[in-house]
Amino acid sequence: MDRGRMTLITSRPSLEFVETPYISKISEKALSYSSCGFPIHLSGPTGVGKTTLAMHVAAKIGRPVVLICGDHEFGTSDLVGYVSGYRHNYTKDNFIRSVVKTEDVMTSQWFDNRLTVACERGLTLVYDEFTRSRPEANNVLLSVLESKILPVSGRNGKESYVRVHPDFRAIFTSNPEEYAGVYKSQDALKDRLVTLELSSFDEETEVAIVRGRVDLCESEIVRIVKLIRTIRNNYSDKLTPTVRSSIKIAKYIDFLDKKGNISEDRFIEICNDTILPIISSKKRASVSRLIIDAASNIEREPYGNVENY
Ligand SMILES: Nc1ncnc2c1ncn2[C@@H]1O[C@H](COP(=O)(O)OP(=O)(O)OP(=O)(O)O)[C@@H](O)[C@H]1O
Repeated sequence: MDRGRMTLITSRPSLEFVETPYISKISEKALSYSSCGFPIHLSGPTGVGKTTLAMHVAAKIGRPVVLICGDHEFGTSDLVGYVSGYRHNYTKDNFIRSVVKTEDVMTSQWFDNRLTVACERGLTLVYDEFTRSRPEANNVLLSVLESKILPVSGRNGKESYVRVHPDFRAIFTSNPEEYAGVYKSQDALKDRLVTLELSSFDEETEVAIVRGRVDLCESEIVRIVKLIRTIRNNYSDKLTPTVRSSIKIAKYIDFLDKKGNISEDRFIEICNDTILPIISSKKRASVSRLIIDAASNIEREPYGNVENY
């Protein structure tokens, strides 16, 4: 984001958002905790829908949203604000010729950053992947969440405080601590949050998410999702490949042929390109076999001009 400019998001529930019983249950719980005034924390591995759910809950809260994405370079000023320059005011008054009056004033220009704006105006803060910021940068959240006071040093050239607006809400997301580029969050911050742990979607939800993105026939979508889920459950310790892989494969097949009538070889090639790079080298042979099996089990309509692809 440009220093000195800020975009607030007027969030509306997305039409693409899929609500299956699994999603409704967790989204209602999150909304309920948030409505009660608790800061909520959606935690879980990559691709389990944390950010999407955070934005959905924020939209349901109905206030404008301030989005912050965690960054290891952040300091307190990236959340709270900073002195963005100085204004120099020089006045020379020579109205009476024999008297010259001058005034030279230098004032600092303060820029409120996103946390300050959200706290002061009672907006909803979505702090995505907050553990990608160093814990020191996030320390300021402790008093915001506990005492409802945000210390702002340097505003108007002095130490001051912002009283947190009663409508202020906060939604955090994070990946597990063992992920690359993620800091261990301070216990004091975690202790202030209501953490909801997200895991892989159930099959119904995953199929519904893919269905919402492509125009493929249902059996093709189910086949792709089942393949991805089998690999995830048996050949990965990080819950990958995620639903993103199902979406990518389905979208590309949709792009090539709306009916999914691509050749077995083509299907294998697309799956290999999408899945194998995220599988450890020890397990690639087994995953390749699964992909070949999935391709050969396809119940297809008679091929059209498959050779064209
Ligand atoms: N309820 C939903 N409805 C529709 N699409 C969804 C839903 N939940 C997740 N998705 C889709 O699934 C994919 C992964 O979701 P999302 O980016 O929210 O996951 P994440 O847990 O935040 O991942 P990461 O940790 O990698 O940022 C995205 O393509 C997203 O659009």
